[in-house]
Amino acid sequence: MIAQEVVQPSLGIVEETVDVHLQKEAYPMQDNNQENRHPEWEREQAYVDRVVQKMEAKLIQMQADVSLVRGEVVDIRRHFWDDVTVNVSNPDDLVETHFAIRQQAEILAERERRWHRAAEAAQVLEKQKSTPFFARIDFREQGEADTERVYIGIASFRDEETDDFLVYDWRAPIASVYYDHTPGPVSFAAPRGEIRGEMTLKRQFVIRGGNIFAMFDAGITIGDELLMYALSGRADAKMKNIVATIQREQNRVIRDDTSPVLVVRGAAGSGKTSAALQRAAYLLYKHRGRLQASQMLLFSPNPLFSSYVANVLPELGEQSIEQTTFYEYLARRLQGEFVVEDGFDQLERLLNLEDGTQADIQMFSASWKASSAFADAIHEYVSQLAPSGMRFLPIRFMDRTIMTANEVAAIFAQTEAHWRMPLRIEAVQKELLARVDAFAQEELSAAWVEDELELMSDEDYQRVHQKVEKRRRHAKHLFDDAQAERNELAQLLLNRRLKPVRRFIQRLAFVDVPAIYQQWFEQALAGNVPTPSGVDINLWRSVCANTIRALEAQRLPYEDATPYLYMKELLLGQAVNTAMRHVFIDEAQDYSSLQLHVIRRLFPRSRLTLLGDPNQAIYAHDPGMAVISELRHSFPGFTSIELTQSYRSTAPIVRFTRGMAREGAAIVAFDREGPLPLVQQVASDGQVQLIRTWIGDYQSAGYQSIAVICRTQQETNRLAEQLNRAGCDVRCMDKTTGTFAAGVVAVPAYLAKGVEFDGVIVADGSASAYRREFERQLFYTACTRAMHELRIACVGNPNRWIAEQPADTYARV
Ligand SMILES: Nc1ncnc2c1ncn2[C@@H]1O[C@H](COP(=O)(O)OP(=O)(O)OP(=O)(O)O)[C@@H](O)[C@H]1O
Repeated sequence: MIAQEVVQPSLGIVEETVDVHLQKEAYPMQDNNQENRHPEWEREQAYVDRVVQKMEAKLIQMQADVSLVRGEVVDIRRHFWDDVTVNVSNPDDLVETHFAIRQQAEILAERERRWHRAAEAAQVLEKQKSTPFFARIDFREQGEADTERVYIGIASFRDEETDDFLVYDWRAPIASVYYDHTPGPVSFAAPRGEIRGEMTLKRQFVIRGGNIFAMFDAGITIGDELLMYALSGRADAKMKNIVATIQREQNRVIRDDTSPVLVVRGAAGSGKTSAALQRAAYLLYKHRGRLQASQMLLFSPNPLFSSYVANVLPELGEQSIEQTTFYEYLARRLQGEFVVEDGFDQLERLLNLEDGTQADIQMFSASWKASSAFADAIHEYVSQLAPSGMRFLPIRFMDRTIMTANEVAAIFAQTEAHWRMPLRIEAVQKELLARVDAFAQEELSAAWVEDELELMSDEDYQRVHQKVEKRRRHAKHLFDDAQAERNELAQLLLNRRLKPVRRFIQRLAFVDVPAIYQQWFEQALAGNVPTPSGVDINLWRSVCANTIRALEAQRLPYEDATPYLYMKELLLGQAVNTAMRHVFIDEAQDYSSLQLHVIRRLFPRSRLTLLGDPNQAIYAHDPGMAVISELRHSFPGFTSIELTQSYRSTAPIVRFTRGMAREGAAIVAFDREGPLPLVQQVASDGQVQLIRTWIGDYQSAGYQSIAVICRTQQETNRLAEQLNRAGCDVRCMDKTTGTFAAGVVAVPAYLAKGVEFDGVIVADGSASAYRREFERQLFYTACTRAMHELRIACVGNPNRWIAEQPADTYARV
């Protein structure tokens, strides 16, 4: 399958704009001087030309297919009703009409899907035409005489005349040789088993607009030039794919296809999110036909991040996978029961607390309620709840109580005590529904029913009349039509009126879960629950009293939402999603162990990929990921991969920030130089001016995305307003901001999670702003968002995590 070397004339493809400045910096040896060029440049360019020409031809064909299918879609839409005979005069015709419409709608949907698929495939090829491939390896299989030349790109491309692969998909088995090895003896896993051989050449290309800009041979150039090129570029409003430069450890993450739980711990900027997305693309490719994008779910930290990463998969020719946030899940499950605080409001609340008793109470509450000790306490509580501790609500119907709470409790008390709680509740539910049915029978002749029958519509009468008519035709005995119609009508009316009651019972809303949760805190306040060891009794009582107050006001603080949901599921049964096959949790360090446990239970048939960095844990509780890692023995096939190389930031930024991270010495900086981080002390009334100047410096340096990162949303709003008043054009971001844009943004550190900027300015990194341990991680997160340059303004003395850094890792003014 060696690609043929037919030289074709260039097709004069439109050139993309390329950052020439960067180009020269990155490749001083690759200017227009022919002598400096790689000796095989011409030959490779001829191959590019040939592939591009074939791609152009294919594109013409694909575009014709797209218009053909599009035409069919338009045609079906236009003549949709021509092929459907609509007849609703009797029930049989109605059913027939329904099926005819459904059939027509299915044909349309299928054609639309084909159209979208064809259009997407054409788009990918259009894009690939500009960069048909990014690498070449020459591989000789053991025992074979021929060396195969393998070009690797974002998708496979085949010569339809010869059936040869002109380009291999980066996910093809042989492509892993490129990612995992240097030239020499190599092996890779193929469907037919392990294949051994020798890689005689590993070549990388920078191709834009169908023209080779640079090419390097591993072993001849030092280091990874293509990676340097990729990392020297500017930050983007959308995350880029990294398929041309995936590193070996990242490739392990991407191609792991066996672990039920894969935990990836990695430094800031080590490519965890990138690896996760390329992994999704890899799995979709490998299991094509069996795995759909809709069976994969990514938990992301916030909507901003979701939009930031949304492009990666479509760029690789794959459908986007589902995305959600844990809060979205919580809010959906607890809808209608409470006003649920979100994680960002919790953070804002905690960050704005002055040191003192209130801060101690709220911080303890947030961290303790996320602990496994509290989860265990809830488990124990639920298992010992029955029967006296259960709380029920009465069943009410139109201002009347059909069953009192005590009557419901009495039904519960009759259920089998040794059954699991959800089974007992289900038994109560069945009994309640039966009693509602009986109640409905009794009510048939009630006076209010008689009154309301008068008010029923003509359609209702018509419906009932037809039903009775039909029944009479089949009846073998005499039939009192008038009486039958009246009964039918009354039944219809009662069913309508009782619908909310039945739904209440079906939703198991008769179990007063909020009261049961609250009861735990009431018992704790009364001293009937052991105070957590080492905790001051007054602080403990305040936590309990505050929780009771919030619940009474129907507010659920964020720290209570997961334990509450957990308890609710222990009582009422677990919601499960068995359709999902892969769940990715990015920023996994921000989840408590209970939250991770809840997700695990929710997706029992799914593999889990957890990606996180304990040093960026921004919540006031311990990162649950650490606990999961400790549980490796209880997960057969559990795999843990550590990524230590940081790619996002320049080496000086990494050298400065890694000292702030626990075990940060292990973080390896990629050898990309840049200015030293700058720390400048400033008077409080001088900060706005200083930041304004810095923004100007960054803009002059050509940075397109600049972030001013603050500790809280309050500070962000204030500073953005001051900067705008001072003449800077600053966009203020908050938790509702859904998209990224180039330019200058002001953003609280906790919302800057997972994203990056060319230049970062941290506003007020002083000791009075960042004091507590969990703020260290917030500060580290803020600083590590910078790709090329980092500056920190301090209103007062720099915080201790700056002060602890070696003096030569930053410049101080
Ligand atoms: N192999 C690679 N080739 C090119 N760029 C890479 C590679 N790995 C990572 N990067 C780049 O490094 C930056 C950081 O990557 P990513 O956001 O995936 O890291 P992360 O570990 O999720 O970061 P954080 O935890 O700080 O949010 C991105 O710009 C990404 O494109």
